[in-house]
Amino acid sequence: MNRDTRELEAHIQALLAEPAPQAPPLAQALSELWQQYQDLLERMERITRVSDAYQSMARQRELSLAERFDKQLRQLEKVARISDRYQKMMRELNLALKEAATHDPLTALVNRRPLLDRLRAEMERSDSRGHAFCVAMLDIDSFKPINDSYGHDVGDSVLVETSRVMESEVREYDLCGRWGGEEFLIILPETSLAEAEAIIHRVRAGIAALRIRVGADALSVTISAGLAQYRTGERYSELLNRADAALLQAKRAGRDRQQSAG
Ligand SMILES: Nc1nc2c(ncn2[C@@H]2O[C@H](COP(=O)(O)OP(=O)(O)OP(=O)(O)O)[C@@H](O)[C@H]2O)c(=O)[nH]1
Repeated sequence: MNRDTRELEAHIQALLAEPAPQAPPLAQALSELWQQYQDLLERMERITRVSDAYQSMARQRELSLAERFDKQLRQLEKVARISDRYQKMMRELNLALKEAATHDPLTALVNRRPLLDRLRAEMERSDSRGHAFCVAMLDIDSFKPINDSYGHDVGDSVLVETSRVMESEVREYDLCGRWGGEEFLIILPETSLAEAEAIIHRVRAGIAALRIRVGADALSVTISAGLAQYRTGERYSELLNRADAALLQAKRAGRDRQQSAG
């Protein structure tokens, strides 16, 4: 039965070529050929099925790889978004911390730290270039009675309004800060004592003109100030002590005035 197909075909051709073909041998050969074609067909169908299954498996694999890749990409994007938000939050937190460390929360003026940094910088600049520069210590007069009569909140408003005027009356390159309580320090770079006296006079006049409304009343305050010009080589504490001593003199002389250190 298992004759080679070519051999079988040749045999059939030979049988057909005979003038009177013998029916039984031809039928036998044709049946064998038919069986071989059937086997071949079945094998080919099997191969096709296997190939289809393999292709479908490969497609599935590609699909699941693409899906996994997409999922990981989405997860990465999510992580990147969270990290961006976290970094933004940290930046904002840092700014808030820096603001809190360098500014007075009530008046928004700088506090002692930046004032001292600037003072040291101006002292160095003055030592190396020989510029004159001055500081002024200012203190609201009789502030305690304001707190006692009108309450702490009104006292706070007085501090806020006073600092606002102070800032608006000094020059752009002067630095005005809250030294503590109702005391303020103004640093006046590249300024002679005579120039500083005129500026502080203007600041005090601005504050004296201020009217702070408390119900039906209009509150006004005055300022005493002590000024000192930097002496080459002195320590910042000496400079501040001289300004403070001048302020004390102004207070003792009756307040609402300014005094320059000799
Ligand atoms: N409302 C308020 N009061 C403050 C603040 N810081 C300090 N004070 C008050 O400021 C007052 C300062 O009083 P004193 O040092 O006796 O000075 P003063 O009454 O202004 O008298 P002179 O300075 O001598 O003119 C105190 O009552 C403090 O409680 C603040 O942030 N807000």
